[in-house]
Amino acid sequence: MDKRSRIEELINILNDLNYHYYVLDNPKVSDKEYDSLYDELVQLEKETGIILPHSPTQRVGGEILDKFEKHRHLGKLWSLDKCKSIEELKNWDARVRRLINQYNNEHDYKLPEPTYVMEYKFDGLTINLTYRDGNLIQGATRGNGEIGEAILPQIKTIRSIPLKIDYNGTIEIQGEGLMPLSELERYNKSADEPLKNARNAAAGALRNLDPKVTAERNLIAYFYNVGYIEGMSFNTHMEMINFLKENRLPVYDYIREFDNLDDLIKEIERLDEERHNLDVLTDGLVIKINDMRTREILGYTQKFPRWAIAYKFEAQEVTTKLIRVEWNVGRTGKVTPTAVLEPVEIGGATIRRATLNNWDDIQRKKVKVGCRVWLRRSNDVIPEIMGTVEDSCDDAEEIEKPKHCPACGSELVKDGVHIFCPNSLSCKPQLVSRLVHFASRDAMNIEGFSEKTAEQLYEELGLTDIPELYNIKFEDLIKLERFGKKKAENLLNAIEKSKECTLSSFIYALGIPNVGKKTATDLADKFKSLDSLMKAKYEELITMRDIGDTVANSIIEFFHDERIVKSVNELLKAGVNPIYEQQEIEEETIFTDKTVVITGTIEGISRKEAKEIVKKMGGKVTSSVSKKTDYVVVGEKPGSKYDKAKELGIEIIDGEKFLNIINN
Ligand SMILES: NC(=O)c1ccc[n+]([C@@H]2O[C@H](COP(=O)([O-])OP(=O)(O)OC[C@H]3O[C@@H](n4cnc5c(N)ncnc54)[C@H](O)[C@@H]3O)[C@@H](O)[C@H]2O)c1
Ligand SMILES: [Zn+2]
Repeated sequence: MDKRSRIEELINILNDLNYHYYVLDNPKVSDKEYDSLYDELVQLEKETGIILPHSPTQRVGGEILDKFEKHRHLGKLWSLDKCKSIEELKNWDARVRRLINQYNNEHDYKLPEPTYVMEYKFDGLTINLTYRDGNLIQGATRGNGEIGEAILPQIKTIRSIPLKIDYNGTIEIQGEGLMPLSELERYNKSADEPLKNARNAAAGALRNLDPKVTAERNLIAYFYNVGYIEGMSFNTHMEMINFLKENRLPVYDYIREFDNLDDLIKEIERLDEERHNLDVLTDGLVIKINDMRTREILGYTQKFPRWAIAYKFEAQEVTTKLIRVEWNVGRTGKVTPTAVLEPVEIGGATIRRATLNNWDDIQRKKVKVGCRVWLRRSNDVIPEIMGTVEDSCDDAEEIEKPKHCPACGSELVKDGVHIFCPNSLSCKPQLVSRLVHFASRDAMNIEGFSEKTAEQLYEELGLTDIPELYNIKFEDLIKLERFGKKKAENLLNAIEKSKECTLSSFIYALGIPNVGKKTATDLADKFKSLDSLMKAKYEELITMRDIGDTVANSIIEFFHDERIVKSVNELLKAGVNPIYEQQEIEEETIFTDKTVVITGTIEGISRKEAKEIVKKMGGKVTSSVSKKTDYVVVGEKPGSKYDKAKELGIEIIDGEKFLNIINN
């Protein structure tokens, strides 16, 4: 294909993708796929000089929906140039400096040496607010940058947006409407139609004709620009941001000024980590020239300002094909689906498998074998399938709900949303993982006991339950492959040694569903003997601090299972002797189990130290103020977190009081 035809083809493809993304709020491909086609087009246009009028490189955003009134923006809204590497960022900087030098050589007025500001690039829907005489009179989408859709009633559902501000002149303020990730998760737990991603969830909510739908999504917004202002001007970006704060517009807490690019580059690395702790979706950072006069001189291309650039993070969301579903049996007999995927890269890792929580989840997300699916990966979390790509399931096959255990063939039983293999005695994966868990370091700490060992014991020695571990003979072990004299002796010694264990390790080793190490320790502290724990009543359990209904019921059910009681008794008979050891009980402090935000500077102590101290005192330190925050520690020059705390009525601890607390 010649280059011109390819250009035309790319334009058609991209315009169709834009329509699905901007108009329908339901993208057909991931941003990564879109960006690579877009970049190809940019490259070809550069090489050939052919720029067709309907090229997406020549305009901002997409079409406007007729169902809304139109709003002509007083100041244009722009797209952003983007870069994906430090090298590209440096190229942008070099270009900016060249233009500044050129200007300075030709004019008496000299532009200052550039300083930069850096902000997060939140991924939601761009919104533009119009205030006149201090009143919010309009709110609109970006649309094509010049004309947007008027969505004031929808925008008014965002409670942090002030309906009245102090400034009286006509002004337009630009920002991003967002659905917090925690909100998305909460919504998806019970929704018939789960939302696939936070960006489209926010865009879809704001561009819904019914503001009640918008309100249900509990959106938030952050503002970062004055697009038009009557009777006033700003010298720098920071001045403008402070103006927004003074007028009580929600501005995200993190904005930083840099006087050289090297420091800024160091900070990028930190933020690329930090963003995973945020409750909103970010797709990068925005780097802007601080000085407004310089911005005017640098100006704009057709599509974006030359004085700003987006540094894009590695994508967290991609699409790929679902090849098949595997059902696996866990320690408790729970049979869960795992999706086997066409390998795909997200955030620098190649992903081949993802969880699909349970069969109900598969139904709700309408996932079938052969569909393209949306895959999302957040830091440290197993990638999750969010839903299917529209129109990709035509030839797809329904996922069958298994009736029989994939390992032992037993008929499966349903309990709540999960399905279980009831054959806890001789279903291999169940027994193997129970044994491995029982022997693990935090449990009975049987050294040298691997999964392979567990499989051999099951397959070659016919082990059917954990207590039989304690009857294994040297003659049996020595017969096994990989077992020499030394290894057999070591394992037997380790098994023998495990008989002397702490009560908390033993409780943990039993593998009660929903009881982890921490709960096991709490249970040991409360009941002090295995016998009393086994007789525990629901009422006693539920009054414990970190035990809720699910955990309490799990414990009760566990010890009501006759087979389990028999098995525990056999362990005791075999000589296992769990002893309660008094834990060193940490002293309660004002911060114990509380969520704390620290803002501003506190004299004589760094932010980092303050955080460490709060953590040592049992508190959890987070970076943004929400309804879940218990205390906000406020030092000198606090930012918008302070306002937010006051707004939400959260208890505030000033610097002096904080120092008093930690010094006593
Ligand atoms: N998947 C798809 O089918 C598809 C289709 C079209 C576009 N897209 C995605 O959208 C991108 C281009 O879209 P665009 O032009 O809407 O956005 P952009 O990436 O060019 O960025 C401009 C937008 O960033 C937002 N923004 C967030 N924080 C900001 C800050 N601090 N300062 C300034 N702006 C800030 C603003 O709302 C602004 O409108 C593409 O790179 C692609 O990833 C995807
Ligand atoms: Zn089974």
